[in-house]
Amino acid sequence: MAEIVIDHVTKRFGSFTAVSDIAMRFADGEVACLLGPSGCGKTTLMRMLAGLERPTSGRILFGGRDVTALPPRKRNVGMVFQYPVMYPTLSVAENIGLPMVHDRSVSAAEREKRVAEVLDVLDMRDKATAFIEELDAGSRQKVAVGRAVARQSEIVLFDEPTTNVEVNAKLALIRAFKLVTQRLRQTIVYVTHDQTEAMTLADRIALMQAGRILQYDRPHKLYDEPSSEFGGWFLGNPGMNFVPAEAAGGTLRSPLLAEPLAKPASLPGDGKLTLGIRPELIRMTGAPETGSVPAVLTDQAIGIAGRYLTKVRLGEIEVKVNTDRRPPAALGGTVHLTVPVERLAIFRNGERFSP
Ligand SMILES: Nc1ncnc2c1ncn2[C@@H]1O[C@H](COP(=O)(O)OP(=O)(O)OP(=O)(O)O)[C@@H](O)[C@H]1O
Repeated sequence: MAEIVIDHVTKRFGSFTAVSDIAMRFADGEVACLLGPSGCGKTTLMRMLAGLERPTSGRILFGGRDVTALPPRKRNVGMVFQYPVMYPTLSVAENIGLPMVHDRSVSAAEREKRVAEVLDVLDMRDKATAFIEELDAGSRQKVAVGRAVARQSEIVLFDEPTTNVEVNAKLALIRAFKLVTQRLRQTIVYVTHDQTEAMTLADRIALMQAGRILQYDRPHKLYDEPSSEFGGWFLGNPGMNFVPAEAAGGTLRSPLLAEPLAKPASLPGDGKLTLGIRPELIRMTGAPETGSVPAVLTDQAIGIAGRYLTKVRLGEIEVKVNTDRRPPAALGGTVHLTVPVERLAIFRNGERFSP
């Protein structure tokens, strides 16, 4: 069992707080992705898990064992970073088996078995005897992934391992990674700033901003029900639309709504709110429909893979719309927008209200 517990961990560099009082658990056998924009503290948190950086305060526990003061080699974790160290004079199989060579608990036969298994899952059997320098960047990273998982440490840490890999090799690497982790059920923490990668790989995503974890959830939950405006904006391509709204006298009014909505009974107080809606949930028609509001088409639609991405104006407000057919009007023409009210997110001061 190797649950990871981060117990109120803070890391300061001088007066700057890079990681701010993070308290959370990564479940045993799950792939957790740390996702967030540059500078949010992902790498710093990861380096503390690896033992390369000591928390200013707080504790880190692996499977109930307090590892806060232990150096990396005593933590029994596998690691893959952006530029893994490979031994060019050793073969692929030797590189994968290397961390087990000095481990007395692993016999030579067992080591061979594990290396063969990993080569199999990575679909690299035919490369077993090749030297590292004969491989492209993507295959080298596959070897690094294989090396980190083959020793079967309970925890494996990955810090942006696909950064230097070109796009096709990256997909192959992600596929291989997913197969390996499903097979071996290790606890994985994976840092990325690439949301597609996180959505593809993670059992759960920890969304970070400014040294904090804003939300830790299943990928689809994070996408469908972001707990903050930041989450709605950061996830999605493009992100969520935000439209002002006003709560007064038991109703909610917004330029996005043809009729005022009944304010949810549990939403306290009146005043300014923000409504969030994903671009792909908005219906755009040429003629008015029940509940639709008129808007002006302000952008040429960009067609990508059968979807059309465009922008419209609702008075002063710009709204992104992502539909499966071309906009029903020319640039500058009028379209009509209908939103599924049950899918609207309500935010107050950046935080989502959940009934
Ligand atoms: N050794 C250090 N000394 C001072 N500041 C640091 C140090 N390491 C990191 N920081 C700062 O802490 C903040 C978080 O950095 P970190 O590398 O953890 O972010 P990140 O989310 O991994 O970003 P990126 O994706 O760009 O690597 C940044 O503002 C960075 O400048």
